[in-house]
Parts: sequence; structure tokens; C-alpha cells
Amino acid sequence: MKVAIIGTGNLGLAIGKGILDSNGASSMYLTKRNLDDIKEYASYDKVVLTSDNREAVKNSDVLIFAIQPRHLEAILEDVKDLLTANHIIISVITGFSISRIESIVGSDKNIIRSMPNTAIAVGKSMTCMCSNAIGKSKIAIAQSIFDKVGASMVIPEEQMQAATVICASGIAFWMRLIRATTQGAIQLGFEAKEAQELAKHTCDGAAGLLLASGNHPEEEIDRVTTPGGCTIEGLNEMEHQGLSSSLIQGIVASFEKINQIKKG
Ligand SMILES: NC(=O)C1=CN([C@@H]2O[C@H](COP(=O)(O)OP(=O)(O)OC[C@H]3O[C@@H](n4cnc5c(N)ncnc54)[C@H](OP(=O)(O)O)[C@@H]3O)[C@@H](O)[C@H]2O)C=CC1
Ligand SMILES: O=C(O)[C@@H]1CCC=N1
Repeated sequence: MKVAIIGTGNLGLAIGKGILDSNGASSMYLTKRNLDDIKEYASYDKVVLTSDNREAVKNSDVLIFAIQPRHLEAILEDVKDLLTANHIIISVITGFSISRIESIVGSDKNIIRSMPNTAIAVGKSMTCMCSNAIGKSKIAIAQSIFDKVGASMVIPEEQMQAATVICASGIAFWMRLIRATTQGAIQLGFEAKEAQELAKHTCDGAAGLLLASGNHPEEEIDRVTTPGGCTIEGLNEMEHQGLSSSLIQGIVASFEKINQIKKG
């Protein structure tokens, strides 16, 4: 698979790294205007660095657009005469609809809108995606790329905003929970570094238990809560202080904001 990342910034580089680490591409073009930021990748066998998006499109089958929303239209206009029915066009751009992309490049192109998260850099992204009518036949190819760097799910386009909040912003939400746990551990007497290790690995273990067993979180909670013990005491106090409620309200606020941004 010949892959091009158009716009190798924070997310584009994370995707590129994830695909390279998983041997998911036979060649990879990385584009941006200022190549100094990614010059360390020049020494990779399969990688070509260029500021010429047209060169990248000509030499690749899978095109992953990871620029800021305000740049997409001009870049698509610039390359659209090179796009063919064989290209798989993947946009990771927040809030940019498939119909808007079709209006620039045509509805006869395979267009996939996907929302990975930054854990793609370590092979653990939860990536949601949807496609236009013609792109449905290629979505399995896109999934095979993103499954190498985590898990993927095909969803209707109407759910992409919600998926952005849960999976992309979700990385930030989970980081805050890990930070708060770290602060708690420091208050209980651990050194900051130790506290962070304890919080990170416990979080990883909790998610790992659910992924491996398919159990509901409450089932795993039941296994740790000794009647009259310290776990239920802590859990109930967290709920008295509104833990679940504040998380749900935060998620809903984030969703309302993303919909406002879309309308704006
Ligand atoms: N799923 C997620 O977790 C997240 C998704 N996003 C979405 O991903 C997209 C990218 O976000 P992010 O990586 O944070 O943004 P960045 O600004 O870090 O990256 C965009 C890159 O595009 C490059 N660029 C700009 N113009 C061009 C051009 N004409 N040709 C080629 N490259 C160009 C810029 O480099 P240079 O200036 O050198 O050209 C820059 O490095 C956004 O649209 C955002 O909506 C964002 C954050 C999180
Ligand atoms: O914060 C944001 O608006 C973007 C979308 C998802 C992650 N970052």
C-alpha cells in the first residue's frame, strides 16, 4: 500500500509513525510546507518528504489528509485533477463533511472520513469511520490500515461528531482522570513519578480487563469491592461528589460545542 500523509503535523505524524511501525505501507510520502520539523524521517527507507502535495498524490494510492480544516479546500482544489477512482481519500479533519469533500473532488471518488485519536502513535487508536456511497467498497482497506494501529469501527456519518468527543477528545478526558489519580497518590505519600506509574498502569489494567473479558465494568467493580471495605467507601464518596455526573455533563458540553463549531 502506497500511503501519503498530506499535512504531517501532530496527528498526521502520529498516523504516519503508527503505520510505519506496523509495516503497514510499502511507501510513505509525508508532506508539509516546512520540512525541517520532520527531517529525522528523511533517513527512513520507505519515506519521501516533500512540500509538493501533487507529487505525493501522483505516487500514492491511499491519501490521508491531516491538515487544519481551513487548508483542506485549497489543497483539494490543487490536487483534484490528479485524483482517480483508484485513490482512497481519507480525511481525519474534524467537522468536514463527506458532501463538502465530494463537492470539490466529485462523488465518483472513494471518500472516507475517519476520526482516529493520538494513541495511534503507539498502535492503540480507537478510530471511527464512514464513507460516501462509492467508498463503501474500500472501507475494508481503510479499516485494515487503522486496525494495525488500534481498533476501528464503521459508523454512520451522523455519529462522527459524537465519536470525535468520545474517542479524540476522550484521550484528554482520560488523561485528566489519570492526573487526578496521580495527585491523589501523591497526597497518600508516593513520589510524583511513582504516583504516575501507579495511575497509568492501573488505568491500562482496568481497560485491559474489560477488553479481554468483554465484561461490564460493574462486574469488575464487584470483584474488587469488599463489603464494608475501602473500595466501596471511595466509590460512593466519588459519586456523592458527582464523578459520573460530571463526566457525562462534560461529554455533553463537548458535543454541544462541536455542533456549534460545525454550524459556525
Ligand atoms: N483525532 C484527533 O485526535 C484530532 C484530530 N484533529 C484534526 O486533525 C487535523 C490536523 O490537526 P493537527 O495535526 O493537530 O494540526 P497541525 O497544525 O499540527 O498539522 C497540520 C499540518 O499541516 C501542514 N500544512 C499546512 N498547509 C499545508 C499544505 N499546503 N500542504 C501540506 N501540509 C500543510 C502544517 O505544516 P506546515 O505549516 O509546515 O505546512 C501542519 O504541520 C485537524 O483538521 C483537526 O481537526 C486535531 C486534533 C486531534
Ligand atoms: O479539540 C478539538 O476541537 C479537536 C477535535 C477533537 C480533538 N481535538
